[in-house]
Amino acid sequence: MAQGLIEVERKFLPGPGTEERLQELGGTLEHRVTFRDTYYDTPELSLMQADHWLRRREGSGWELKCPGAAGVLGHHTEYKELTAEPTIVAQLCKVLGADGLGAGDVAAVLGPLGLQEVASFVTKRSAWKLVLLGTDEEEPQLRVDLDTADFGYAVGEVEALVHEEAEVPTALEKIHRLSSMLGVPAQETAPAKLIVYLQRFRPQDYQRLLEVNSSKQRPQGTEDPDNCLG
Ligand SMILES: Cc1ncc(C[n+]2csc(CCOP(=O)(O)OP(=O)(O)OP(=O)(O)O)c2C)c(N)n1
Ligand SMILES: [Mg+2]
Repeated sequence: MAQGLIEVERKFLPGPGTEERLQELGGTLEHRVTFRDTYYDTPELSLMQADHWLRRREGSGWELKCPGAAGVLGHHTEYKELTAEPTIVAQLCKVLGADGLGAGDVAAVLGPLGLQEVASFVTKRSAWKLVLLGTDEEEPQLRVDLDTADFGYAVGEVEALVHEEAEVPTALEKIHRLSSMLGVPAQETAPAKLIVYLQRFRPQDYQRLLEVNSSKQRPQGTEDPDNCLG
């Protein structure tokens, strides 16, 4: 994703007919891809507790998701994704309250910042793009990713990338419209792969995140504690 774009997305649980439905709606399969994500954090999960998500993605490099204006809001999330290593290092130092580490490689600051691997899994993804009928723009506005993680969890996401906050409401409207056309129940949310990974394989870390999350205001529609971390 290009630096500085805002990623607005909504996750859902895909069914056996989801790909067929995407084709009926005029969606095109861009590619199928397999990649490994490895997430890093401090032993106390300081980044995740601050809603920052650092990973190395096979084939793409380092990525840091930081909350956008809304962060997690109701059934959707809004994140900025940083991919330039000096920008990632600067943001990590800011969030973790560290000074004087320069602006070099992410790998070089992992040790000094106390960051270590907390999760690693492989995802098989089919990536679709779709132009919603009834909209003027020529550009494909929406992407749908259908993911299956190697630990047996499948999740989909409808996503739009926008340049500024002012574009978010329109993007959201499109996301909700397409979700509904895909048959996603209005109230449905689905947890992120990483959250399900932590729940299954690092239950104490998962519990720690839940506690932090429930002490913050819980967004509308996420009353189920299993869902509140997305
Ligand atoms: C409802 C909700 N959603 C997400 C979060 C935050 N969150 C949890 S794990 C997490 C990091 C992983 O993000 P995700 O979109 O699941 O990754 P993926 O789809 O593999 O990568 P992409 O190719 O889309 O960049 C976030 C931001 C939250 N707290 N609540
Ligand atoms: Mg995503």
